[in-house]
Amino acid sequence: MTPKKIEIMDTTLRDGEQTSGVSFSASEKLTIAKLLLEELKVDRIEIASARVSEGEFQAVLSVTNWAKENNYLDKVEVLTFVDKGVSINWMLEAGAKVQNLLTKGSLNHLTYQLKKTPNQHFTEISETISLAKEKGIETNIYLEDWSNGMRNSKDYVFEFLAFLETQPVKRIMLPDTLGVLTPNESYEFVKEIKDTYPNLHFDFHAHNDYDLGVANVMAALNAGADGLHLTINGMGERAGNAPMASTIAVINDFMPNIKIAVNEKVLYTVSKLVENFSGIMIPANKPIIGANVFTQTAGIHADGDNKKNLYFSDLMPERFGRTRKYALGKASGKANIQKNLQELGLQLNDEDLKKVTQRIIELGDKKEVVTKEDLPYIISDVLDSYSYEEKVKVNSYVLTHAKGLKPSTTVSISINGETYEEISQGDGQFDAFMNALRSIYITKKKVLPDLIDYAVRIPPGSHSDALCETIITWKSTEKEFKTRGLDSDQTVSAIKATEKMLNIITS
Ligand SMILES: CC(=O)SCCNC(=O)CCNC(=O)[C@H](O)C(C)(C)COP(=O)(O)OP(=O)(O)OC[C@H]1O[C@@H](n2cnc3c(N)ncnc32)[C@H](O)[C@@H]1OP(=O)(O)O
Repeated sequence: MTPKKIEIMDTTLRDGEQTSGVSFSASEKLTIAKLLLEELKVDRIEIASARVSEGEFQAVLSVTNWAKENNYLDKVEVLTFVDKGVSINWMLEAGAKVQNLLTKGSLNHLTYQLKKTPNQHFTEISETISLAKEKGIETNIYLEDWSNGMRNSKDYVFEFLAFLETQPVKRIMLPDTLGVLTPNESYEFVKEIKDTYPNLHFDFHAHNDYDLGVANVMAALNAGADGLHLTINGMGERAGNAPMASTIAVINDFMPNIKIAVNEKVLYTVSKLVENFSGIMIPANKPIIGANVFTQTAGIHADGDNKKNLYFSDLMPERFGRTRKYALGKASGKANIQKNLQELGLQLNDEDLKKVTQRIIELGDKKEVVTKEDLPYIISDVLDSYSYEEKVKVNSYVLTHAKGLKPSTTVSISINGETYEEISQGDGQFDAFMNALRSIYITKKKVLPDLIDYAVRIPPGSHSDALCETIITWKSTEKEFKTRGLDSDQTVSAIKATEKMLNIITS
């Protein structure tokens, strides 16, 4: 059977913008509109509700100006109201050519919100459609609250459809306005309508109030829906709409009878752009586009992938312009680390690999986030620590830093098994720590080497919670040498580097 081509209408810029707290600027709307039509290749976009504001008018104007020059005008839609042509004039002035006329799809909404009878409503709709036609505007019709209409006033819905069949309407849009449908109902309702009007075009518009958006979309497609309304990142009023990314993956992987034009490869790019412009962060576990969804954490999974990609599925990250990652933390085994080493082009022998694995597990236990970029630092720190015998140990210390007071420290260290304690002050916390050590070593008639360089760096791309490497260059009468320390706290990493220096100079 030849697959059926269905239309994907993106409504991020209209329904998606109804996410509480979101307002796109004109230039943001234009940037998103271009990406949706040119790169993601959705069939149509809905970019605004008419009459909203001057800013919205300017945003529509900027999109329609661009769309006109690039032959996309028939793909750019504006939601309008049954308001004696006020919305039509608004969208005409803003250069739009397709109206999505919002009408009442349930008797409840018609009776209690518009306070009209069906005949009054149909007459006004007919007048609005005629006016639009006169002005060269194409009409699609939303049957708002259609899902409840099918449950509670089915006769009204079918009376409405019989009326619409006589009208110059291109598409009829069936919204589950409150996201209350189950997949079974979505299938039954769409099937009943499509069986009655096989030649009319029906879009299905899902909301995600029960997290059933994608499931309902699948059911509606199986029942014969001709188009879908989706939003990037599932944005939209309340719990949002059916999300673009997972819906597209579901169609491509599970519905061979359905054909779509959307380009999976740019889904992630578009999602990140919308995240950025909207300020609504994508949850880390959001399918396809979340930060963690292609990251294997468990050592056993990494091991299986090392042996035969046993934990792969059809949902390959490369399809969406992403890559698989192997997390480093307390659930890591050698396999996770090997996967990350491979990416960095590094190799370790079995013994060193075990030591590095152990250190990463320890860091994970301390809730520290370890990234691939941290690995070279951890490796050099771990392997460095094993190159000398531990004769000096920093047992404990208190460092104080208070505004207006000199930093001070209390330090306890063991040298060859004997414990020493000292209190000291300094120009900074580390200086106070070093002064305490100097006092301890004076009692042993030993002078500590001079600190001649102190360098701090964090792995590339890290943030303030990153591991921090401190490399200190020391100079004694006999030699100049470097030691390094690694920790998420800068002073602690310097103290670790100092502890190594003490071990090197202590015989
Ligand atoms: C499918 C959906 O998500 S629906 C969302 C549609 N988009 C929006 O609502 C966002 C943009 N809306 C707005 O900017 C404003 O609500 C406006 C400009 C449309 C109207 O603003 P106001 O005149 O201040 O009215 P208000 O918002 O208080 O109430 C809505 C009015 O629209 C009427 N209305 C509701 N549905 C429709 C409809 N399909 N067609 C025409 N009027 C409608 C209501 O009956 C009410 O009219 P009333 O004040 O005479 O009782």
